[in-house]
Amino acid sequence: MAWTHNLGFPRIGARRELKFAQEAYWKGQTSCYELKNAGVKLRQRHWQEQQQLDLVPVGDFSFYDQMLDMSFTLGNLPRRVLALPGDSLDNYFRVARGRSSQDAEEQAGCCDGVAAGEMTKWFDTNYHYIVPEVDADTRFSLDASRLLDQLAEAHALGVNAKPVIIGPLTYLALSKAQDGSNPLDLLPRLLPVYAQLLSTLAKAGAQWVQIDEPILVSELDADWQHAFNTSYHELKSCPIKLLVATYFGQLKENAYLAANLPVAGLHLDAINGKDDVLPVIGMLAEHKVLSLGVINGRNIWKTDLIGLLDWLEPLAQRLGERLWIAPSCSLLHVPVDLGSETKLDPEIKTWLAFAVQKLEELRVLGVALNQGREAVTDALQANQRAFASRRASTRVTNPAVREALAQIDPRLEHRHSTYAKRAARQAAHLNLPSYPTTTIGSFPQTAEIRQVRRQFKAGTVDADTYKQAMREEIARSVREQEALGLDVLVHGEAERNDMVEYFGEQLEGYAFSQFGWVQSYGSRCVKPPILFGDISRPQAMTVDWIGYAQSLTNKPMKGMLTGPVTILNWSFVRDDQPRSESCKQLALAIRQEVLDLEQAGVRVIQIDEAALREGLPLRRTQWQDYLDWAVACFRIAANGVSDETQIHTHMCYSEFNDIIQSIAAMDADVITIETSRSNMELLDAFEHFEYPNDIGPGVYDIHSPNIPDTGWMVELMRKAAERIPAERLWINPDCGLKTRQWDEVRPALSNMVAAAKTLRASAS
Ligand SMILES: CN1c2c(nc(N)[nH]c2=O)NC[C@@H]1CNc1ccc(C(=O)N[C@@H](CCC(=O)N[C@@H](CCC(=O)N[C@@H](CCC(=O)O)C(=O)O)C(=O)O)C(=O)O)cc1
Ligand SMILES: N[C@@H](CCS)C(=O)O
Ligand SMILES: [Zn+2]
Repeated sequence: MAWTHNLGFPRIGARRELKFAQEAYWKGQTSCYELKNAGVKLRQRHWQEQQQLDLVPVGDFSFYDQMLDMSFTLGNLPRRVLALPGDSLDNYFRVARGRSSQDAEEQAGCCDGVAAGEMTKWFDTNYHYIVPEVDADTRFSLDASRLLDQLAEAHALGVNAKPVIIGPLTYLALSKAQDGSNPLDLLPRLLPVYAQLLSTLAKAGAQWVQIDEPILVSELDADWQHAFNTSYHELKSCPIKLLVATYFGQLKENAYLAANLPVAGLHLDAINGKDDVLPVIGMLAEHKVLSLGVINGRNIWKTDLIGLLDWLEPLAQRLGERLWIAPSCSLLHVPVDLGSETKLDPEIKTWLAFAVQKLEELRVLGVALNQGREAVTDALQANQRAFASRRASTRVTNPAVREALAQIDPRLEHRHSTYAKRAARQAAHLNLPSYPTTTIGSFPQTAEIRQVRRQFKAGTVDADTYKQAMREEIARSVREQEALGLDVLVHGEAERNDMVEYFGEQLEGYAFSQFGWVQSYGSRCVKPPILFGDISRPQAMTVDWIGYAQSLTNKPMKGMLTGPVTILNWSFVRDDQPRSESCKQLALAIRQEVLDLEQAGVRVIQIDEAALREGLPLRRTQWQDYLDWAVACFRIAANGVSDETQIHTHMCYSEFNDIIQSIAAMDADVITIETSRSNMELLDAFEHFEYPNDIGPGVYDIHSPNIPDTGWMVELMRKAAERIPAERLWINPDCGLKTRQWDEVRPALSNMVAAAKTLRASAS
């Protein structure tokens, strides 16, 4: 009997119930009790959705983030919150977002200014976790209450619970030492707490624990490999069965290590690491379970169940009861339920599976393996019909796009002149002061903006009314920026629901969902559009809005686009052609938009590539291939313009050391990046590489509600000027301002403009 199980279920809720519960609590509209109760209800519902499985994950639910949960379970709280008052949930949210629910109280002086924990991307996904903070003095102590409570809830409901935790090596590898020490040195202090946790879970009735160690799919040096061995040898005396779960990639050279850990089972990503499967079976001791992640947890396509069974059945024969099947990774990265969608194109809908549907696929597979295909004939036939329909569909291929792709010529990637010549022409044209000021694109997405868009989508507001409302917002943004004295203005992106979905909605070859929400961080979600076919741009996507914004001011207005690599990386993409091919198609579409903006008189165009770095493969050996095509796609999109047109790009991260050559190869005239939190130290890469073009190092951390001080920003820019010639520096925030309020944005930008004036005055 092959068992079916799941690694994690999306916690946000099919209608984003968790988001609304979190935000109501943070606004002080509901109590801690109500928030906790919302959690109980969601968990109950999600366990019910998974009841057909042999083992159901428990502990995958989180009020903010699973890494932060683990930090609390291990008693690893930043010192700055230890003495603060309130419920432990308040401290939890203080670490997550710098504030608890008691905003009013805190603003009145209680806990003002608690720095939020740093957030960063979870492997190569668009999910952000809170980075555990450690130093040489860190001590751990067990708080198993969250897991025990949830386990008790699950048992009360008759759920076959499998607690899920992050493993000790992944926890330490993703931690950041505040004092430059090596987090791995903390292992001897950490392991006893893990041992205690495992024993506690065993006492509470758990038989299996899923212990996630996704760093096993990355290159590990000898210390970490050794640490894996010693750690799991130390934990093997715990009275519970451990399933070590790896996902997101291939084990490759770590396969032997993973297969030989002294644990009861190993989970492999059989989608991204299919080549590991046979070697691992060969290495795995006879008593160990092998869990194969055969349903793709990172995309929304139906699985080819017959093809999969053809591959799985011989393995099931060989492994017998030792074979388990599961999604490749937690389903956190896919939307909840396709059943909620009423507006998706009916043909395309038959090709898709969200979390609930993926678990149904798993059930069907389990029955087919355990009872024979004939026990699920209808389901298998329906699956085959859907597959055949997708393969045969004429909507997937567009001959004109194929032809355009075949015509791509390396010349498309090159500007007419060198950067130095372009810069001189642009300077003459744009007439900007030194230390020019600008913002990254978005201004606050207010409740009014979202409400009118909702009414427009629901049909209760007509297109003209909607357009007028958006124009009023754009006019307001322009007025605010003129009053602030910014130099290069933006239209504010009011009309965009999201920087990727907005473009997906306007491109042929894309479908989009109504409720396909995926958690990005905390309560924030995105609805990745679905790239199903060849991409083309039926008409201009931004020109009207930007043209209108430019008509309201004599200052330069930046055209604002999302770049091809970011659109690709933040979409659900096709699995029937290489990502690089889809990216080239996107690049051609964005190139047309760039040229249309230029034609309309827009002289500064920003092409955001916020997701370029996160698209890097998890293994360094594969980086160059990705960077080569990703940079080429950006260049195709950007480089058709004349010398006078200034191309900006933006990336809201700043660890560029290892990819600086590729960043330079993009050849954008100006790059704006995140640097404020690193005290400009992250500009070192640009300094050492002698990066030749203009840079706008962010001076204002947009994640914080705190208003940055003018003197502080002047200091940051002085530090920047020690590294980069002042004549190539711009002043801007770290990222867009859509999540902030106007009351925060106005004083912050006013201080930023004052900082620019101070710097100009001291330079002259
Ligand atoms: C830069 N970031 C982005 C990433 N990925 C993207 N695809 N886009 C990004 O911008 N990854 C890295 C970071 C992640 N950062 C963020 C920041 C903010 C959000 C966010 O605010 N998300 C919103 C949802 C945005 C959206 O799609 N809005 C829609 C729908 C709005 C809505 O919820 N409407 C309500 C009604 C509201 C009302 O009546 O008042 C409804 O439909 O019920 C829109 O504007 O139309 C969020 O709320 O989570 C995400 C990632
Ligand atoms: N132009 C976008 C970039 C975010 S990374 C914005 O300002 O929101
Ligand atoms: Zn950004």
